[in-house]
Amino acid sequence: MRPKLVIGNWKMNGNRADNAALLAGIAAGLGAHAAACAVCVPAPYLQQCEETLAGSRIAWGAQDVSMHDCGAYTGEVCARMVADFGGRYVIVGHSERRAYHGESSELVANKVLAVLEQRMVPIVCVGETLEQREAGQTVQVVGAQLDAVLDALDPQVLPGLVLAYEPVWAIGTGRNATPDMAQQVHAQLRARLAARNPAAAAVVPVLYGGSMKPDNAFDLLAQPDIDGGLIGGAALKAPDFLAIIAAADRVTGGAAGGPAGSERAAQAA
Ligand SMILES: O=C[C@H](O)COP(=O)(O)O
Repeated sequence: MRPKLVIGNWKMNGNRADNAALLAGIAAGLGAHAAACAVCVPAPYLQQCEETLAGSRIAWGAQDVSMHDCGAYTGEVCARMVADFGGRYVIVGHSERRAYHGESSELVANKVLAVLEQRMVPIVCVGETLEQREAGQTVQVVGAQLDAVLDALDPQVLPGLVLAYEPVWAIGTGRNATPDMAQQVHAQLRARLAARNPAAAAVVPVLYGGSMKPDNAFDLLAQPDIDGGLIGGAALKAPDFLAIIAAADRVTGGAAGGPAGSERAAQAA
């Protein structure tokens, strides 16, 4: 069983005072928990994360980056800036970016390249809408979203990815995919990855996101291809986030979590 990874996506929430309380609550409750964890925060709070979390077991990162390196792109944040504040992870291709900002799979692929260039870990999000699921198009939709990224990458770098399956209809709705439904999609994503690089498929964490909460986390995380969670609403309350981490620990029996594949490789080198 792969180590579990639990990542909070704060989305556009927070302020300095609330963040401080939330991070302190997570740090205080983390104790001996073994699953790896991280928070992906709004860019203005990356510095607060670096100041608060450096040296802790909680990693941090961003929710999006520009596909461009730094330069004349007003309003954008480049991967180099996230790295400058010690960010380890960047969420890329979240469905809210795809839906509200018109991000294509090709743009997502270029953002993944930008994140890897800075030696950070992209969390590549894929997921189908309710309409697509009901039309029986789930495999085709998430497969095409993933392939657009895989097509842009040298297979050698694939161990450095994290994937996240986030059915759009489950995000923020309180209606999670059942463990069986999620497991099926996760297995398909892993098989697609294996077709490009079997070694990567063995180590890349495939996270589930979409109304993961303390009361459903264990059953989801117990699935063989669900390696963790990308948590929205429940990541904004320390007790809920910690309860999901604890559920991950119960699944693994407390086996230590760790960094994504590329980082393991770098550390071993
Ligand atoms: O990135 C996180 C997902 O969008 C899940 O959000 P949620 O846990 O609030 O449903």
